[in-house]
Amino acid sequence: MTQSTSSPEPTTTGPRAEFIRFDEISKRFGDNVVLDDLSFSVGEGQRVTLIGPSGSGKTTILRMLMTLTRPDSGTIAVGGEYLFHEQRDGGLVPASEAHVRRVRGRITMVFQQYNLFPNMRVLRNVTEAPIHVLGRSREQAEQRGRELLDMVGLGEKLDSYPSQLSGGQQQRVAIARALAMDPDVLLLDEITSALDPELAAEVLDVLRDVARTSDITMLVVTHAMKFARDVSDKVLMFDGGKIIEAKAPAELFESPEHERTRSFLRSVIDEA
Ligand SMILES: Nc1ncnc2c1ncn2[C@@H]1O[C@H](COP(=O)(O)OP(=O)(O)OP(=O)(O)O)[C@@H](O)[C@H]1O
Repeated sequence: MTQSTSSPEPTTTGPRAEFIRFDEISKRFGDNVVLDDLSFSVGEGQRVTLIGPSGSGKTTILRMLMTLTRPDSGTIAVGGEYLFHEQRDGGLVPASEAHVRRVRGRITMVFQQYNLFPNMRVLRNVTEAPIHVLGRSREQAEQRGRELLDMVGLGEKLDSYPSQLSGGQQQRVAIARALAMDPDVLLLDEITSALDPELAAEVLDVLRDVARTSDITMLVVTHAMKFARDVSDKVLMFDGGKIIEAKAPAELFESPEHERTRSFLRSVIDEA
């Protein structure tokens, strides 16, 4: 990422009820306007599901929190600290590199394609980053790694290589690996889309447990509507660069306001 010498210092932006804030965020790729002056917030510990048709910008939102994609304009803050900040003259500057690294260190993401290290055994996949990024001792990291792998039902697979596991098992390792970083924010991007329904259900059950037993703030992009209904505090419906509905799941699923939401919900085949 390009850094600016005029980066703002960490700034308090409001109460924890707005733990994550997107303010007037716009993003286009060429002529394709993906996000159009979009604002929303997520409270600390809230579980928020992003739904909407393909290409409506859901992944782009998660990638912005990972600082993998930069907005064209607007402000993003996490825990009262800026990731991107729009100055009064309209120029967008990221906060200082050290600041961004600190905020980013509180966020982890699980992707559709697991992205495990193929040449490392399961336990090492989970302990590698805590040791090398967080500076944990090998003993500490392995103890926590074992606990997490037990939690995701893979306590017997510590010495396996990823290729020896099913897709659902690999995704559960990826979840354990993300949790091993002790994140404040967990981002999940269509993590069951590549799995058969039975394996997807196992992964979603693990996430239900995570949601029930932790206070991690979660942003979830999924087409698994039953799961969204079970775990979400709020569902955001994306369409045409905007959030067209933002409601508690029961309300959104039972009485969607917009025809676009109704037709989207009709088009989704539920997984689990
Ligand atoms: N690096 C890029 N370069 C050009 N276009 C991009 C890039 N990244 C995303 N896009 C486009 O931005 C739009 C939004 O993509 P995004 O992945 O955020 O949508 P989505 O809602 O997550 O869709 P899906 O459900 O299909 O994953 C799409 O039209 C996509 O092709």
